[in-house]
Amino acid sequence: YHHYVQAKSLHCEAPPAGASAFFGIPAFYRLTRAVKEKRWIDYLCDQFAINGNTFQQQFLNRRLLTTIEPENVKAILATQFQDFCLGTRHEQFYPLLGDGIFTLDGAGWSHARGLLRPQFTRDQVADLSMLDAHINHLIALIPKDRTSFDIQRLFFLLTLDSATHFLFGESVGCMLPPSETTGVLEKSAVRSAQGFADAFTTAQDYLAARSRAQGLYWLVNPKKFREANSQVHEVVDHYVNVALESKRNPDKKQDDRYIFLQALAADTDDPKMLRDNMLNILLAGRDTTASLLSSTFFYLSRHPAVFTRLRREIVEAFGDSKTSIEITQTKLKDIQYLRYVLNEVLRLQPPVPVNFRVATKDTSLPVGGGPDNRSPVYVRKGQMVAYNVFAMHRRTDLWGPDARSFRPERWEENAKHGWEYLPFNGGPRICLGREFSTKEREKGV
Ligand code: HEM
Repeated sequence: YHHYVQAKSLHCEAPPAGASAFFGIPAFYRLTRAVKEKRWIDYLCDQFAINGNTFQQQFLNRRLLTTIEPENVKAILATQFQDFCLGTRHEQFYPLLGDGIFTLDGAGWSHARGLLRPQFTRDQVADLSMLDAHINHLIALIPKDRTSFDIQRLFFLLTLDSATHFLFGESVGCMLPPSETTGVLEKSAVRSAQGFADAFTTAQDYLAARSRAQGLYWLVNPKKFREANSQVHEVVDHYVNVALESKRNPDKKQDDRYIFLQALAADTDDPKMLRDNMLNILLAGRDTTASLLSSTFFYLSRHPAVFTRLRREIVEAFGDSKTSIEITQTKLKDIQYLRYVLNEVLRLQPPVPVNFRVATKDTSLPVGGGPDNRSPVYVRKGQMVAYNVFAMHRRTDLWGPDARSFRPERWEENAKHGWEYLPFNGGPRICLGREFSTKEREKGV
């Protein structure tokens, strides 16, 4: 009755109902099967075709509201930011990520964001030369005899090498032959750079499984997951100790180049805070960038006209392998077509396709209820609200009849987009690495 009265006073009407039979157990089973068959994103998109742009369903022990309405997404992430939190993300991700920017809410998150933000606005972040060696290692791994190879695997190695270089001041070197990698890893439980990459991937796979299990996340805690977490921690702790040591003995510091972790250690002596935030950034930045690079090459290989135009514009700006001109941030920004291509890839394959928040109080979202789906919908405290950026980016009413086609030229015709385009999230929790990742992928291309 309390919720009925609240909903009335907020002028809310019921949204369409999605599959909720038997406490949503069949719906959970169907999603799990789609995950196994690697078609879960299509499965989720089909649900919008069946139920509409905003719908509610019972999903295991949760009432779940799902939306692809830009107005609702804007409310969740910005205008009603205080009404929503990350829910159980902290508990689900804690074993690997601890208390960091990506897992915290409230005062803890504000503190972490305040601590990390200045590092992303520094000039050093614009230093593209750091990427040179890693790109060369990647090119060396590409077979030259025209045999086929998996470029996505190489991009995941590239982004691990470049992210660890940027964060720790030393790359783990997973693209190098084992004899050339850092001695640190040989002495650790992971034994090698590839071992570190594998442990990090295993730990992340379990985080995804815990996230899907929602409130029952604690059931997903096998020995393999616990071992992977401690292997990753051991390596990161080594770099944290080096940073704290060099803070205590500044005279022994070997060079003056900028290192993210050392700059952060200037503001805190807490080793756990440093480890947690380093891992939070590694997780936030590594897969997303590798995903974007992989998708970009996927589309370029299928759209030769786009590839030819893009290559021409890049060669005009920077020369080819014989006449190379230094690649700078400012010159990169001038290549408009490169931006259109990347925007279009991020539209069709956003690296974070689905996300959710949980209501911190009884509240409402602007649209989705009533017969025309234009009335506000009521959201109870504790209720989960999922938003699907992948499906929103493919809505024909927002993007035109060719919404599912790869056509970078659409950005030439209309470069301005609001909340219907959200690869980096929006509002106070907008991606901190947006600038950094843009440069990395441009350099990669
Ligand atoms: C194409 C590349 C990238 C994409 C598409 C992307 C996308 C996103 C998205 C959607 C979020 C919001 C997650 C949420 O709130 O639930 C996010 C947050 C974040 N991203 Fe990125 N990201 C990218 C690259 C990076 C890189 C390279 C870094 C760091 C070097 C980074 C650091 C972060 C951090 C620290 C957050 C958490 C912000 C906060 O909660 O306050 N990201 N990113």
